[in-house]
Amino acid sequence: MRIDIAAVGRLRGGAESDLVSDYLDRFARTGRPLGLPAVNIIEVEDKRGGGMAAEADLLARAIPASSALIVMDERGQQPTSPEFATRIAGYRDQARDICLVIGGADGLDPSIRARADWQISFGRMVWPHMLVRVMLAEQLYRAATILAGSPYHRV
Ligand SMILES: C[S@@+](CC[C@H](N)C(=O)[O-])C[C@H]1O[C@@H](n2cnc3c(N)ncnc32)[C@H](O)[C@@H]1O
Repeated sequence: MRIDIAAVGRLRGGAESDLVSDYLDRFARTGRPLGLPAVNIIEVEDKRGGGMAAEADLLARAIPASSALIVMDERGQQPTSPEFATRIAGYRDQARDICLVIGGADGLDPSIRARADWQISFGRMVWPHMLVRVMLAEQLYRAATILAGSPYHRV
């Protein structure tokens, strides 16, 4: 199994970058005994001002063809953390690769959203894409702790 986060924009250090690294390190440590691989981050950036269409083109080339496509979008489903964990475990059990996609400031092109196997929302409010990266890294770590039966997720 392979887990990628494909994101528009580059995190060049700073608070969000530190948090993403910390949660993904924790995910790697907790997930390893569960058969979950470390998360690979793929960043794409369009420097020519081509907007969502150009970003969609870059994302389409970066997303591994065989991966289940999980798109982060405020219009998506709102799973609980245990439901998210169960779904991640299901992909692992099917030996299915997954790619979680986060859009840029303008959002994700409809062509990417249309291809998604699952669209996940962190609520109907719009969050900055760098914070969504932090929140997604935390939810992956939380999912690993739920699957491991550790007390981090207390509800
Ligand atoms: C600043 S938002 C873009 C908002 C844009 N107006 C739109 O219509 O998508 C950047 C990215 O962060 C993610 N995002 C923002 N808010 C989100 C939420 N509530 N749930 C899930 N993902 C979110 C999405 O991947 C989005 O493409």
